[in-house]
Amino acid sequence: MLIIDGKKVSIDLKSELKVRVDEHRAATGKVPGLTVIIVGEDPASQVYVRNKAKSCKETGMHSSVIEMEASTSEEALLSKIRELNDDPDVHGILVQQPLPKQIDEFAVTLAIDPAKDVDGFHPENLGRLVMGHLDKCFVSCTPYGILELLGRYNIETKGRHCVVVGRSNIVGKPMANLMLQKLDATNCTVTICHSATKDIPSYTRQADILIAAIGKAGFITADMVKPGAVVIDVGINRIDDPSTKSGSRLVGDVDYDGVSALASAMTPVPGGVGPMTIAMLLKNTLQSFERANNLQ
Ligand SMILES: Nc1nc(=O)c2c([nH]1)NC[C@@H]1CN(c3ccc(C(=O)N[C@@H](CCC(=O)O)C(=O)O)cc3)C=[N+]21
Repeated sequence: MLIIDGKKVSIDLKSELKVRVDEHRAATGKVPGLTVIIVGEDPASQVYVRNKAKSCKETGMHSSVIEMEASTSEEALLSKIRELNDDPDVHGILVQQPLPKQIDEFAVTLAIDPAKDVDGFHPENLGRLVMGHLDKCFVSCTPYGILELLGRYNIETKGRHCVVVGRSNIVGKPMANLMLQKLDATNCTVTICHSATKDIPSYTRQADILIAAIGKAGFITADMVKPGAVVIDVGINRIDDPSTKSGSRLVGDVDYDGVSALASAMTPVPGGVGPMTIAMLLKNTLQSFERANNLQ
């Protein structure tokens, strides 16, 4: 079984991005800038935000983190976003989700200038993706990272059956629509399963490429997978494990031990899709900078 090494590919990709950032700095004196807003003190979110800032520095991009209190009003957050929309040194704006319940996540998504929406969550970006205008949009980072992995590992996709389990706006829906497009590393027949699907295993067993984005540890078991399938695990679930130092460990939505015995290729957790999500965020930020400065 081939382990699809997202950690390694993310390191390669970041060094490729760094070359371009260095060229832009030399030519223009400017570098791409990403601003992340985090509202409240969710410890898991703080880890991701720190990882994003670290990766920005590695590639020579500018990064800043704005921390706002858990009690922040929606209007205060929207006004901060408008300020960043107008700041020419900010090329990417990311508002870490989930947000406290007094804030409407969709209102926040709509407030971000689509040209700076490096998460690819704005309906203008998602709509362009659905319509196949990928050169003019930002593709949501997790699906984009999966596409990059399939491409770099030369996984055959054309005409094959891709089954996506999960229908979120940030992973399942953009992922399924991307796999439907007529591109390299896509061009699949696509099925989406979700919480109301009757008999999910009857679909997943037909998948040549199975993408698990459910949010439940070990949901996809060996009996749900066709021998030889390519299995992409989007899940990030922290489970208790008294045998580890921290008392917990990260697992995906796929039962790795069982499924790896029959899959032809698979992404691990950690070290699979997660690091690619961050690398693609940086790629989108560089893209935004290049568009803003007519460098494409
Ligand atoms: N506006 C917004 N955009 C996001 O892209 C976004 C978000 N909100 N909220 C939270 C989720 C989650 N997410 C992850 C990114 C990287 C890893 C990652 O690098 N994971 C490492 C392990 C990290 C660890 O050890 O905790 C891995 O899988 O190897 C995980 C999760 C981005 N998200």
